[in-house]
Amino acid sequence: MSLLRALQQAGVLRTLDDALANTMRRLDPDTPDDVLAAAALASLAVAQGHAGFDPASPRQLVDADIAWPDAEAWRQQLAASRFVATPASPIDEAQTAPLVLDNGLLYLRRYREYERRLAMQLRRIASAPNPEIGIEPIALLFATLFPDAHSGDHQARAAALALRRALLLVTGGPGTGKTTTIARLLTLRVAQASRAGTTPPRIALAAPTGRAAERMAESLRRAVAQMAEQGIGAALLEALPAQASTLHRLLGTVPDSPRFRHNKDNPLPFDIVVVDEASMVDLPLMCKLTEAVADGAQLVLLGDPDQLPSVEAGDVLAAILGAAGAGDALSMGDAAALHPLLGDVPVDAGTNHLVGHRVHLQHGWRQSEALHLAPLAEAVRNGDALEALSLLRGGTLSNVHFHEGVDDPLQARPDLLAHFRTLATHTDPAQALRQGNRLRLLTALREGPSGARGLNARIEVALSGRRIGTPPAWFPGRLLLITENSYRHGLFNGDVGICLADADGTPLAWFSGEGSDHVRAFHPAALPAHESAFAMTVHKAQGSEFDEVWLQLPRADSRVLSRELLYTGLTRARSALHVAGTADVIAAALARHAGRVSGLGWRLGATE
Ligand SMILES: Nc1ncnc2c1ncn2[C@@H]1O[C@H](COP(=O)(O)OP(=O)(O)OP(=O)(O)O)[C@@H](O)[C@H]1O
Repeated sequence: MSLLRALQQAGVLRTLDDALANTMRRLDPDTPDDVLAAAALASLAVAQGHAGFDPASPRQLVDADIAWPDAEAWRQQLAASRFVATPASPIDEAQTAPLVLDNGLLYLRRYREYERRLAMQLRRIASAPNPEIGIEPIALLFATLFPDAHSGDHQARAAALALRRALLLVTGGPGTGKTTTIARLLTLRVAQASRAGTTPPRIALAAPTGRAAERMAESLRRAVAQMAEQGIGAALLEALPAQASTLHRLLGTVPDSPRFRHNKDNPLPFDIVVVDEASMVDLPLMCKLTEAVADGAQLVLLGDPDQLPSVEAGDVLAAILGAAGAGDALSMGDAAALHPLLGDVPVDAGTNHLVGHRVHLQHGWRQSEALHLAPLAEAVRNGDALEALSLLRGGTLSNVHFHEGVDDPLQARPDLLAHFRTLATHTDPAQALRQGNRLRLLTALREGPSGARGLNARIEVALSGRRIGTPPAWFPGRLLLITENSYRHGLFNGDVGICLADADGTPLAWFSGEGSDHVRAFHPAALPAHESAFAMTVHKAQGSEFDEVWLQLPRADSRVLSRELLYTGLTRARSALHVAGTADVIAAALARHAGRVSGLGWRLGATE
């Protein structure tokens, strides 16, 4: 049987993947079957979050029992096809062909171009000449903000590096002080301008989702308040932004178009662009963002490299970090120039374009708080199932609870429903939204008995009194999750709202706006695609945090489970975490990585 036929019979291809293969066959009936199958797989790869398809590891995409061609022979067949471009170098534009074979990966042309353009933009931003900085005038302020700078404080290193590097990557787990560092780093940049008598830098803060942007702004406000207590001058602090926006809003969406108002020809009017939760940014968006960063402007990416990669094609942050190295050393030039601020620091003489652009923060500052998550997060990140299970079973981590073998949270914890029920009693939508975000049921899967969809359906029935199977509609206290981007509404995939009547009894759906107490009301019938948000998948919860999280794992192992998924799920909890599942499923998840196929790291590392 032909490979394409086998894939069709196994039911793994989507209509779109099939359509691409069929179009190619119609255009040239002599196209070898293996080329058609590879085209369908390149299309499927994007849907599964990969930038391209690797003929050497088709099992990454397809579980079915299929006799796969030899990878090298397959690649040769692809290279010989008129539908496949084979650019001579990683930064050459591909000739017009629907597919591109580059570095052994087969790409849909558009995604290879996104990768190429992104690599070029990152290099452009990173290679901006080092500004002639006056370190002396800000040395005192630096020492006040970072008293431990000379003892290897990585936060200090990141802030100092921001005085030299136009592209800066600040990474670390939750609570390692990424936002605190940014607040201080921006204060230094403002002080620098002020001491030099120039206008303060124009600063933009952004994140991939509305919720992540709100959290970023909240953390920044907190950090600014701390600096005020430390006696940092109000004039400096007032120059820092108090709000953050979504990346879509920052770039300026154009109705019914994937393009943005700000792009290469109309760059963002900012000198510093800081992007939080960078692990969630997918390849097309990161490409468009970097293209819109003006020449000479600074781009600071913050993120936790151990989190799940973006749902859409990507793993962009991981690839960039791969090219940037471990992040505990500076380049020789930076180490020398910043010596007055930092003292002796490790030096990396690496020649890769991005080495010396990253600082990895390691020290967790939230550990003294109620939830003792760090040892568990560490075990999960390392894929150490024995240690993770022993910590979970030991019950010694404060506010971490293990419900071994439990697969129905609603039965195991009736107070979950009681909490959701109280949401309907609120009259103030801002308060109701805050209360709604206190507790969340997170699931690994969307479908199945322990999936978000089934749990939501049962909660809807319990709360609204409707029969199961009837489509959910408006009822007070219903938490809503937007599932598509609607530029017209200013509502984006992942935004969470709540149904409540206004003072006149009109049924409305409320979402937060810019600013902590600002809410926006929508007519429920006019909302973009949405579903209930009492339970949501870990993927959808990326960028959000909740006081209490119930992380529900499925009864049986699934390809979707990975250590990144568990890590992302459990690090959404602020004060209490419940993990429910079996030891077998946890062990299987921790044995799996959620890595994605990408050529970006290679492209960034390649010399012309
Ligand atoms: N150097 C420091 N000294 C004392 N406390 C600190 C320091 N850095 C951060 N913190 C505190 O640790 C907490 C977490 O900091 P912050 O919000 O900056 O971390 P984050 O990495 O941005 O977290 P998240 O991943 O949740 O966004 C805050 O309460 C902050 O005040």
